[in-house]
Amino acid sequence: MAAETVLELQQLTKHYGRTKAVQDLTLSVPRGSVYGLLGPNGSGKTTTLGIALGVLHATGGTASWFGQLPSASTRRRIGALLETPNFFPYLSARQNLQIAADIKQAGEADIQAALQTVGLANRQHEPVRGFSLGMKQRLALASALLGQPEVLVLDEPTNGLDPQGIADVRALILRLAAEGKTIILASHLLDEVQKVCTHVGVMHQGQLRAAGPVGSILAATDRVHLRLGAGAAPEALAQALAALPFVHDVQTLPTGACSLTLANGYSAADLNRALFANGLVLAHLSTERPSLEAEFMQIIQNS
Ligand SMILES: Nc1ncnc2c1ncn2[C@@H]1O[C@H](COP(=O)(O)OP(=O)(O)OP(=O)(O)O)[C@@H](O)[C@H]1O
Repeated sequence: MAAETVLELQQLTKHYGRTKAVQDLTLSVPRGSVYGLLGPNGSGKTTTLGIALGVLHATGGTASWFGQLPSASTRRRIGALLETPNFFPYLSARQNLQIAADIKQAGEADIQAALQTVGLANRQHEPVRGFSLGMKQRLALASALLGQPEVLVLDEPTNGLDPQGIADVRALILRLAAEGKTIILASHLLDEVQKVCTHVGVMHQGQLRAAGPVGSILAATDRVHLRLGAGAAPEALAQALAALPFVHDVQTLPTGACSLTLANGYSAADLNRALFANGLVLAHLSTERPSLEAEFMQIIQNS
């Protein structure tokens, strides 16, 4: 049975005048996943999250949560952090959370649990004005956690943080995910999505270009480079490669050197053995792993 779907976006479209911020976007977020919306600035991530959360109206399409149309009861199950809230600087972390808790009708125990979760319990009585940006972001996460939502929606949760702040927030996201929360986050950082997300939707110019488990979308495939020894006929190599079922995407340079990819489970040694069995001796054989950035650019350019 397919995993339960927490959020389903169907043909979502949002136009701002002539700007098509989001176009015909369909995706579903499985329960328990950390779903990363990945894309460069302006690709439509914030708009998508805003529509999903009901703070923006779609030009077309629908967003449904837990298999239902958005309502007060579905909203209570979602904690969101679209931008860092403006805390009152002279109030303590706890007093700031108390204000948010009053709005959400969350109790004392909830405030304490949220402070514990984000690692601010021992600083809760200090005024927020002395907090680092990273601590303020963790406090913002604590605020989103009030009411114990099943789902957290976070827009660029590590933006502007220093390396320690980034590490803290990422560790916190992983911990919350391990506790069973579904987390949906927007990020322009490939590295971030790779480190914390189980699923990714790649956005570009308002469109979803690829979506699925991170490993299947952003799995860099080794590229194999090879060259025959002097005197060998390049046509023989091309013929031999064409006949090998585990060889894909062969590119030949005018110099006779080739590059290609191998099917899963095959190595450069298998290729070397197969070519040698065809009487072809290589003068050069190397493998290169393209960066995930290259892979990401490829997804964007292919579409
Ligand atoms: N209120 C608005 N009025 C007009 N255009 C808007 C508005 N909000 C967003 N846009 C445009 O919609 C497009 C998508 O913006 P959006 O903020 O959703 O992208 P993003 O991927 O979240 O980027 P960023 O990370 O920079 O916020 C952009 O071209 C942006 O300029």
